[in-house]
Amino acid sequence: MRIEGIAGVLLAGGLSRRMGGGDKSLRTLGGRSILERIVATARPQVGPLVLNANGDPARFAAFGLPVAADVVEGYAGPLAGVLTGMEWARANAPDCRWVASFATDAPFIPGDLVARLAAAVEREGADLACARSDGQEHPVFGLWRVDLADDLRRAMVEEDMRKVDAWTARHRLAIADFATDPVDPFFNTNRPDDLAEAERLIAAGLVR
Ligand SMILES: Nc1nc2c(ncn2[C@@H]2O[C@H](COP(=O)(O)OP(=O)(O)OP(=O)(O)O)[C@@H](O)[C@H]2O)c(=O)[nH]1
Repeated sequence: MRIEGIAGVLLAGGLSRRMGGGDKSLRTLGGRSILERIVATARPQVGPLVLNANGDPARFAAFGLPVAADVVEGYAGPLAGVLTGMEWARANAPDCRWVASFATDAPFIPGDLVARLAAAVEREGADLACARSDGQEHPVFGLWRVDLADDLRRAMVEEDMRKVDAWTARHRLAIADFATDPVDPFFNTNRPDDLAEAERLIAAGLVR
């Protein structure tokens, strides 16, 4: 699978309640925002890249990325962001048959994430792939077929589907396993304590 055939969607549409509100992706970590870190790692891995966020897009202007609000209303969770990415790719990146999703609260994601998701899909002839570390699946870091957008929209609108797992359970899912030594690359910052832990990992030289 060629990189030009894969669009990317950065999921930043959540409410960050556990972080105390605002955008947790814009919190500073080691001198730059978490989102800046993720854009730097994600950017080279995909073709066209869109930021999925709700509310005033001006707060993300510095990134110079297109911003797409959730296409289903009511903060329907990360699955709404995946659907938004699929529909954005279909409208704006017609050469992309796949879209890779990145949650924007994991500052240390792997540089070979998309390549390994794509390899897993090809190896297993799957409809989608997601990352796994330490036995735990991370469907917010996934690779999704754009041509399933209408099916996903139907499931969200008509069946009120909200859980990413409910969608992955319906399809042939391939898994890409990632090592957690010295740090789980999908370590995510949900709470202020997680941010403090991430600062500690950087200060200890375990991650950059
Ligand atoms: N597009 C979109 N993305 C979401 C939504 N809810 C969560 N996300 C994203 O999914 C990823 C994981 O989010 P969570 O930590 O589960 O949710 P959150 O709303 O950001 O945080 P909490 O309110 O503390 O649960 C993050 O990148 C969020 O921005 C949503 O309703 N729409």
